[in-house]
Formats: sequence, structure tokens, C-alpha cells
Amino acid sequence: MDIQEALRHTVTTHPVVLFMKGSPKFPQCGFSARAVQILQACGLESFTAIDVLADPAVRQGIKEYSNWPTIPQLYVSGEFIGGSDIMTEMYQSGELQELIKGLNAAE
Ligand SMILES: N[C@@H](CCC(=O)N[C@@H](CS)C(=O)NCC(=O)O)C(=O)O
Ligand code: FES
Repeated sequence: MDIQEALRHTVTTHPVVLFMKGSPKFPQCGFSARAVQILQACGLESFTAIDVLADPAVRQGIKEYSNWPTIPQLYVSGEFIGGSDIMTEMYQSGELQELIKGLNAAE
């Protein structure tokens, strides 16, 4: 499986995936820390977090997968949602909470 296929598999087999720097407990960058805080504020008990600092191929590959140049990157139901700025906007408008509520309801 090449890296693009592996990434597709990851985002399509887990409902919420955050590609970030560091871990939810120990984020290594303020943007990633904000992304984690927002997901937690949405009431999400757990999500799949992938530390791009652990693997340069994932760090580069996910940028190509989404055609988006930065980390963090949020995927919900296999779809690329955005980085921390977009997450902040969607949280402020209530859109992100709705998206996540929809997931819980579907489970
Ligand atoms: N405004 C961006 C902030 C994220 C950002 O600028 N990330 C940079 C610094 S952490 C990045 O990923 N650079 C490429 C890299 O480090 O591989 C967002 O909305 O997520
Ligand atoms: S690691 Fe420097 S801004 Fe994210």
C-alpha cells in the first residue's frame, strides 16, 4: 500500500481523524493544541490523532492528499474539513458541533 492509499484508509475507517504535531496530551505546536481544544469543546470523547512529527512521509503525504499545505488537518467521515483557522470559524458558527453531533447520532 503506498502512502496515499494508507492515508485514504486511515481517514475513511475512523470517524474523526486529526493530523497534528505531537499528541492530544502533549501538542508540539499552538495550532495543533487549538485543534485538540476545539474537538474537546465539541464534546468529542475520543478521536484518532496522528502525530506527523513521528513520520516525515505522513507529514508530506497528508499535504498532498488534501492539497493543503499545513498541519493540523481535520477529517470527518473521510472528508477533509480544514486546519485550525477553519475549525475555529466552524466552532464559532456552531457548524462543527453540528457535524460531530451528526456522527454521534449515526453510531
Ligand atoms: N493557519 C493555519 C496554521 C497551521 C500552520 O501554519 N501550520 C504550519 C506550522 S505548524 C505547518 O504545518 N507548516 C508545514 C509543516 O510544518 O510541515 C491553520 O489554519 O491551520
Ligand atoms: S511548529 Fe511552529 S508554528 Fe507549528
